[in-house]
Order: sequence, then structure tokens, then C-alpha cells
Amino acid sequence: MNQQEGLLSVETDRKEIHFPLSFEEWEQKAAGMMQPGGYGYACSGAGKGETGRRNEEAFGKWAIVPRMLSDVSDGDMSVTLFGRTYKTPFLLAPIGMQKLAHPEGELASVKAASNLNVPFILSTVASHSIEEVAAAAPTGSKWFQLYWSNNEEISFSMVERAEKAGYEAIVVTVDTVRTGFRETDIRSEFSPLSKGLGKANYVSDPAFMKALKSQDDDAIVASILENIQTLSLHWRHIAKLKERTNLPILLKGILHPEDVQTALEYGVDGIIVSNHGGRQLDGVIGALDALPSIAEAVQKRIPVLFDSGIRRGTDVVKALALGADAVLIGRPFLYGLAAHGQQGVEKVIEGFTRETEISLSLSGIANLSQIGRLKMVRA
Ligand SMILES: Cc1cc2nc3c(=O)[nH]c(=O)nc-3n(C[C@H](O)[C@H](O)[C@H](O)COP(=O)(O)O)c2cc1C
Ligand SMILES: O=C(O)C(=O)c1ccccc1
Repeated sequence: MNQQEGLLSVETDRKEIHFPLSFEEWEQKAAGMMQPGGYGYACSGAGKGETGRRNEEAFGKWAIVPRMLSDVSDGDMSVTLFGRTYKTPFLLAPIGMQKLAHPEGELASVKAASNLNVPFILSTVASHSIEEVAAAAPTGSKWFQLYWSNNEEISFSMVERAEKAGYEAIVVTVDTVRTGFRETDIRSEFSPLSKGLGKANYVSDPAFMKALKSQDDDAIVASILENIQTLSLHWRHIAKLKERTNLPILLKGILHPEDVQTALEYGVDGIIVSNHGGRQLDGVIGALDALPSIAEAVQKRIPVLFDSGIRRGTDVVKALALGADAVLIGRPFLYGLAAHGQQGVEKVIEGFTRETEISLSLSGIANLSQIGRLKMVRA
């Protein structure tokens, strides 16, 4: 037995399960569980992987200057987003086609998120539909991530379904007007959408089915591929969406402070600083390096969330100290799902919770409202 694995173990029916602890261990375990094409799709990035590496390296270039003698006995890391309070500053990032990782797909991860009071963001290209995911975790907080469809009636229809099913926010991903140049997938000829793994929200959508010319599998896949790439995506689409829903709208993939100004003018309710985990445009700024100027532009008027490179609790503290209100956990939970299903996702969230709590105490921060006391310097 690996000594570190032993630190996080539970007994079930006298059979002990040993869970990985660090991100690297989860990733290694997931690699052994997933099909090579699927794992390659999940772990790799666009181009030569420059941005993917930069995302993780960015954390090492910032150092925390902790505060002492601060009485951190009343530790509280709760956060309030759009009127709902969560005990931890985490969300699960929208990750498409989770059946690639585990047969229970999104149903396992939404249950884990719901059990631990973490909002779950369902992808447009999920393996389970908006309604199935809502039924699996009726009381958990759920948000819906929208890939704008070329046929916008489909977008509005999905948003309406999400609203009806009790989802609490719409996340419009703006960095994916087309898929990035992903060499790993080109080489392995891996296309999960073509396999039909991301069709659940489409085939259950009346507007999509109405527009479909033929109902055979190839036509469905072709129509999804056609709809998902909206090169014309523009602020005017956000204005239209605003007219169609009362739910808060967040933009995921903002990196430039001037886009924040425009977002505020369009009445956007939240920003997610992200470069899609280095999967879209290679060569872009590390997400953490973009965060301070975005937070500066937002001036606390709307929530700023963050993802891309969060691997452990100290990363969470750094992102919060640099201006994020909460962070999205991406690949770490996907690997938890691949390795141990729902329980794996729970273990990953618990690991983040534990390390973040310890790190905040040792930084001299009892309550997240005091995070501004923490100085960050270039390491
Ligand atoms: C396999 C995979 C699928 C993803 N699918 C989506 C998606 O459907 N919609 C979306 O907005 N982002 C998607 N993302 C991006 C994540 O939401 C998030 O931005 C990214 O994983 C953050 O990087 P990290 O996981 O390296 O921390 C996906 C990421 C991965 C790894
Ligand atoms: O793979 C991804 O990162 C992703 O977001 C995506 C984009 C288009 C289709 C399927 C998934």
C-alpha cells in the first residue's frame, strides 16, 4: 500500500478502499481506469500545451504573506452567491460527457456535489439531460452551462428547461466559438461528440428535434456539431439571453479587463476567469495571472469566479487572495469520478475542503471576508 493513500481510507464491509490523496495520484488512477482516447481527451490541452502548463506554474509564481496572532478559532469559509450560501468556496466546473470517466457520469458527480453543498454546473454537452440531473439531486444547487447554438431557439429552449428544472444560474461559455486545436485528439482520432456521448440535452430538446431533418444517429451528431460552433457569438446574443431569462448570467472564459467593462454594460451577473484549462487557445495568459486585473476591473460589483489550474487547497487560497470569490474545480473532480465514481468526487471535494481550511487558518484568515488582509507577492 502506498503510505499516502492510506491517509484517506474508509472501511466498507470489512473491505478497505484506499483513495488517492494528491492531484497527481488521482490523475494516475484515472489514467488507469479510462480508455486511452478518453483520458487523452481529458488531460491534454490545445497546441503544444503551453497554456495548460502555464496555468499550473502560475501558482508557484505567487507567494502568500501570512498574518499571525489573528485568532482563527472561528474558521468559516462560507460564501454567498446569488442569494445562496455555501459552506465552501467551491463549485464543480462544467465538464462535458462525464460518461467518458464513469458509467454513472453526471448523475454521480451531481449527487456528490449535492451531498457536500457544492453547486454543480451541468454542461450543454452532458451525457445526462438537464431533467435527469435535476432528478438525481433535487435539493442540490445546480447551474446550467450554455454552449450557444447556431439555431438560437435551441439555446433559449435549453435555458427555459433549466429554469423549469430548478437550475439557479446560466453560465455562457464564451471561449469556445469553435473547438481548440487539440493534437492529442487529432492523433488518436478521438471525438466524443461523434460517439454520441454529449447528446443528452439535444435529443431531449423539442427545438433541436423539430429542426432535425433526419432522426438517424449520424444526422443527430452532425446537427450537434453544426450547432455547437457559433463563430458569430457576440454581445448581442447576451443581450437577447438577458431578455429571455431571469436567472443570473455568468460569462465563462473572460481574460481581458475591457471585456469586463462590456459585460457590466450588458448587465452580466458574474464573471468566470478561465482559459478552459488550456484546451482552447494555446499561448494565452495563465488564468491566475489574468485574475488580479479582472478583479480590479470588477470592483466587487458582481461575483468573480475562477478556474484553470486549481489542483489543491493552497491554490484555492491564492486565487481567493488575488480576487476570486469562489473557484471551480475541474479536472481533479473528473479524475475522482473516473477513479471511484460518486465517492471519488466526494473524496476530492473533501480533500480540497480540508487543505483549504488548514491553509486559511495558517494564513491568519478566519473568515473569507478578511481575505483582503492577505498579501500576495511574486515569488
Ligand atoms: C474533459 C473536459 C471537458 C470540458 N467540457 C467543458 C464543457 O462542456 N463546457 C465548459 O464550459 N467547459 C468545459 N471544460 C472546461 C472546464 O469547465 C474548466 O474550465 C477547466 O477544466 C479548468 O481547467 P482545470 O481542469 O485544468 O483546472 C472541460 C474541461 C475538461 C477537462
Ligand atoms: O472539450 C472541451 O473542453 C469542451 O468544452 C467541449 C467543446 C465542444 C464539444 C465538447 C466539449
